[in-house]
Amino acid sequence: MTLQTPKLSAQNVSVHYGAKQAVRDVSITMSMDEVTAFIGPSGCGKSTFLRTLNRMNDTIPSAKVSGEILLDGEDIYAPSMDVVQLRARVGMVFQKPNPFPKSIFENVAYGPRIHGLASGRAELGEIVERSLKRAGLWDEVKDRLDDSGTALSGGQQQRLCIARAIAVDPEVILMDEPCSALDPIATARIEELIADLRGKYAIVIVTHNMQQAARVSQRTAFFHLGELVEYGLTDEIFTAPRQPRTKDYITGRYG
Ligand SMILES: Nc1ncnc2c1ncn2[C@@H]1O[C@H](COP(=O)(O)OP(=O)(O)OP(=O)(O)O)[C@@H](O)[C@H]1O
Repeated sequence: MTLQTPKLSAQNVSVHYGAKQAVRDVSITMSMDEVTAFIGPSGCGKSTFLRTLNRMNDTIPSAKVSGEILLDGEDIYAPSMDVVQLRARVGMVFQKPNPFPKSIFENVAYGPRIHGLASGRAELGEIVERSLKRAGLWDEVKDRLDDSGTALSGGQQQRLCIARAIAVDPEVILMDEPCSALDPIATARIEELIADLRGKYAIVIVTHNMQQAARVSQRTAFFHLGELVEYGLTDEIFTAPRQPRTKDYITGRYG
C-alpha cells in the first residue's frame, strides 16, 4: 500500500500503563492528503495510540511508549524535540469541547501569541479571522468576539477548538471522537468541516461511529486488543475486509 505523501509514520509502537500493555507493536504510515480513521471496540487502544502521535501520553506518569514515531522523517521522541513546538505542529481536538474560559478571540489568539506568529495586533486579528473562517465559525461569531468561548453551543465550541488548533498552522490534526458530545446537526457540520480541511492538514480521527468513519475518511485502521488488525482504503475495509476480526466488527458481531 503506497501513500502519496507520507507525513506521520509509526514503527513498532507499544504503550504500557504500568504493567498493562494497551498498544502492541503498531506500525502505520499516515498521509498528508487523506483523513485516516481509527476504529475498534472500546478499550482497544485507539485513543492511547492517537495520543502517542503528539506525545500527549507524556502527561500520564504510568504511560511508557516504545518504538519510533516520525514526523516528516524526524523522531518526535528524540531528546532534541521541543514538545511545545511538536504539539503546535500536531494539534489535537478532544472528545469534549474544551475552550479556555476566555473570549472567543483570545481562545484563538492565545497559541499564535505564545508561538510568536503575529507581529502585532492587526496581524493577530487576521490570524483569528482566518482560523475562524477555516473552522466554519466566523459568520456566527464575528460580531461577538469578546464573548466567552464557553457560552457557545457545544458544536460551536468544538469548531472553536478546531480554529484554535488551526491558528498555530499545524501540519497534522488529531481528533479524538470529536463529535461524541454533539447532536446530529452539529456532528454534520464537523464532518463537513473535516472534508473542507482535508488536504490542508493530515487528519487522524478516532471514532466509535462506523458510518462516520466511512463518510469522512479515505483510509481506516481497525484496532482490536491493542493491535492494529487491518489498515487500508476505507472503501475496502468496509466492503471487503481481509481479516475475520475486522469483518466481525464492521458487521456488528462485537464491539
Ligand atoms: N491513563 C490510563 N491509565 C491506565 N490505563 C489506561 C489509561 N488510559 C487508558 N488505559 C487503558 O488502556 C486500554 C486502552 O484504552 P484507550 O482509551 O486507548 O482505548 P480506546 O480504544 O480509545 O477506548 P474508547 O473507545 O473506550 O475510548 C484500556 O484497557 C484502558 O483501560
